[in-house]
Amino acid sequence: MEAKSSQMVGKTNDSNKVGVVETWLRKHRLVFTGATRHPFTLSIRDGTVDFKSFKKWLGQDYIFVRAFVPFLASVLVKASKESDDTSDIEVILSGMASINDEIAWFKKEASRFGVSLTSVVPQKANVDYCRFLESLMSSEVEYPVAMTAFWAIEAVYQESFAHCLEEGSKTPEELKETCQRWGNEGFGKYCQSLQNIANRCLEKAPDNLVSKAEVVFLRVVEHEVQFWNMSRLEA
Ligand SMILES: Cc1ncc(CO)c(N)n1
Repeated sequence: MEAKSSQMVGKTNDSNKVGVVETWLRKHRLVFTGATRHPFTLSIRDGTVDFKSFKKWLGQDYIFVRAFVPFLASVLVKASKESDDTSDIEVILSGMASINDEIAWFKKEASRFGVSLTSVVPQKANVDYCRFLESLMSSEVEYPVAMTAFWAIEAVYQESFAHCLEEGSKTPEELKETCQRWGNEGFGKYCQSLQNIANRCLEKAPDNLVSKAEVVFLRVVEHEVQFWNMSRLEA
């Protein structure tokens, strides 16, 4: 049993249909967990979160989400040119629709928590992350690579916030809506669709592109950790 499972790790696209993304998640499990079980979201889950930290995250994330819109648009353009499956466009479009909702939600939530979105100054980690997004918008970045980033960005939030809603979590009532936004079942299915698209594209991609996408995945995870770190008040 032991030998068999370790054998499987080395295989990518075998008959068990283990996707490329799953092999990365196994290989980089600890790194990924660093982003999805970060002290900030764990503090939401255990109810010890400082609301000042939450407000700081809220203001910064609004800026990030606005920068995420043109990135999504760039993925949509790549899909329309490079994808062999028309349903990709529909999944990306549903992501754009949810971002539209998200922007309205940020405004509502910010006013509820007394955060002025117009006066938020983007912190270094945010600027760096937005710059990284911008680099991925270039037409020279291939669709499978951009799709990998898109999936990873959404997956970190989905896993982080779903954990705050699991049985036994002590998430404060005021923050449950935030956790629901990314931790709900529908968002989970959407992330799974993104992962399926990424897997399909990567299966057909040459090795050098797969390696490039793996590096992009790791960079997303690093940026996400830095982003959560911003919620620290001394930062
Ligand atoms: C930093 C960051 N990563 C991912 C998401 C998910 O959309 C978000 N809103 N913000």
